[in-house]
Amino acid sequence: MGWPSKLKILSVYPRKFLSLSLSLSFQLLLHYHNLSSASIQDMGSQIHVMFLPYMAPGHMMPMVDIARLFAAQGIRVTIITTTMNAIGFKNSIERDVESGRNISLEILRFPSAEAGLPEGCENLSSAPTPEATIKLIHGIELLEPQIKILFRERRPDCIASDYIFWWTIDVATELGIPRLAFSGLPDQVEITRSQLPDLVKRRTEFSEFFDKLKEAERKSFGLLMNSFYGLESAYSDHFTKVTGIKAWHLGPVNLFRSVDDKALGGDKATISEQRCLRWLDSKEPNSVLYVCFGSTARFSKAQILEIGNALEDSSYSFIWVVGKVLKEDNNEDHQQQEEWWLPEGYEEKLKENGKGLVIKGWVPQVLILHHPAIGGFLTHCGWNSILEGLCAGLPMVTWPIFAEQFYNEKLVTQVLKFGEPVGNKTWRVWATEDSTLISRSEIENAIRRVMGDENEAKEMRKRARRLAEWAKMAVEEGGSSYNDMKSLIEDIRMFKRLTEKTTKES
Ligand SMILES: O=c1ccn([C@@H]2O[C@H](COP(=O)(O)OP(=O)(O)O[C@H]3O[C@H](CO)[C@@H](O)[C@H](O)[C@H]3O)[C@@H](O)[C@H]2O)c(=O)[nH]1
Repeated sequence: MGWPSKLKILSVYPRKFLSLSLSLSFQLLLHYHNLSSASIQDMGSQIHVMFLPYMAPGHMMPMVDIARLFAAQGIRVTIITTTMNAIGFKNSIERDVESGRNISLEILRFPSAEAGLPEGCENLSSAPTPEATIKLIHGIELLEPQIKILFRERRPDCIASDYIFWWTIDVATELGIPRLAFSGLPDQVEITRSQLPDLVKRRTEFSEFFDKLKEAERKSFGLLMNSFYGLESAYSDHFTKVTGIKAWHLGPVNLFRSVDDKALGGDKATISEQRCLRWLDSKEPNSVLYVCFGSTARFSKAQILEIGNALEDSSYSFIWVVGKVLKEDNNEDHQQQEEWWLPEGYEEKLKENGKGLVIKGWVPQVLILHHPAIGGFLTHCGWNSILEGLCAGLPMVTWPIFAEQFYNEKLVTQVLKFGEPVGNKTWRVWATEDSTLISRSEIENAIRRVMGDENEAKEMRKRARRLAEWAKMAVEEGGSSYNDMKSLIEDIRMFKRLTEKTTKES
């Protein structure tokens, strides 16, 4: 039977959370040993958790936040990464160490030459071409044996890895320790077939890989989410009911960053930081739209032209973090190249009229979002961007491009109702295809619906501010995320204690 053109979806989808897989029946052991909470407290300091983030900003940054959060709870933490990736957050880690936290980096050499990449290209956001992206993914795969050896040598009490590293479940099982991994949750939203990620829509060459991810998750004992319970309680309850898996909501983890950490957002941001903030200082409160499509999205020149014109025609000032476009004239190797591209004279015009700032490259997004001049966020609906915008209390113009971003959009526009979608083309998928071109008037209309003075816009702004307050309450002492963190750590400590006891007794 074919798919209906529109369907109600209530399914599990990939989102950022960690799943904790335990090879022993924890609940049974707990019952058997009947430990008091006082004895759990004693277990603390000797716990060692090794984190393995994936080499893409949307994956790496929240995972480093979570690792630092663990360290703040007195856990010994090691983060495994590579030379260039470490540069993005090593200053934050140094600050943590200075303040007495037990956190360190394990820095591996990235196999650039082996993967056929230029030196220094170690993160998906720095791959200069689609071909380089594939090589980079291969390079990351080449690290697997080295990382496995590291785990075996260090023998941590728990492995926390990005869900993409499905094979960490094997090492964790071998070592008899819990494994944490990233994954996601459901609600009832309207979505079209074309908006479903390829992995869900049809069996692709990735299917086998996807099955491995699911299998690793199926063995999971619990989930750790970069979210807070009040934000998506229906999703969370449904997931637990359907899968029987426990979930801990620890986020939004960006709220744990200090001002210095926000400014960093990767060291690439420092160059644009002063420029953006100085420019924003000259603007009225809530008057500027921040436009960013995450770390990996690419548009066609035609689409960039439409966005550029829409921003120029709208009544609002803007900061636009413009992504690269695919070059039309490929080189001799027929490899697709990428380049920065803007309509001729565009930047000069903006410099003259002061209406907008275009950044080619990386900005300190979290810091910008919290600037009082920012009044709205045009986003591709990457989960980190949604959470960061929400924490800054900003209404959103939503423009999902791929992966689970369409689900995230529905959460914002249909469930929480603090955003408006760009265009009404429910069939749009990859924005690089000309057939999915969104016109300047559609973009401008959506911006007006969010930034304007209509009652709907005011309501959206109110809802966004309320959500920001809830997020803050969740991570404060006694809040739901705060309590979940405590309970998770108790569970890991308990697991260690029980495993040791069981080993001694047998
Ligand atoms: O100039 C920039 C651009 C981005 N960011 C940060 O980069 C991260 C981007 O993450 P996200 O918004 O999640 O977008 P992607 O990088 O596109 O994330 C990928 O990973 C996400 C988490 O799994 C998924 O939700 C997305 O669909 C997937 O594209 C955010 O923390 C931003 O603050 C900056 O700091 N400066």
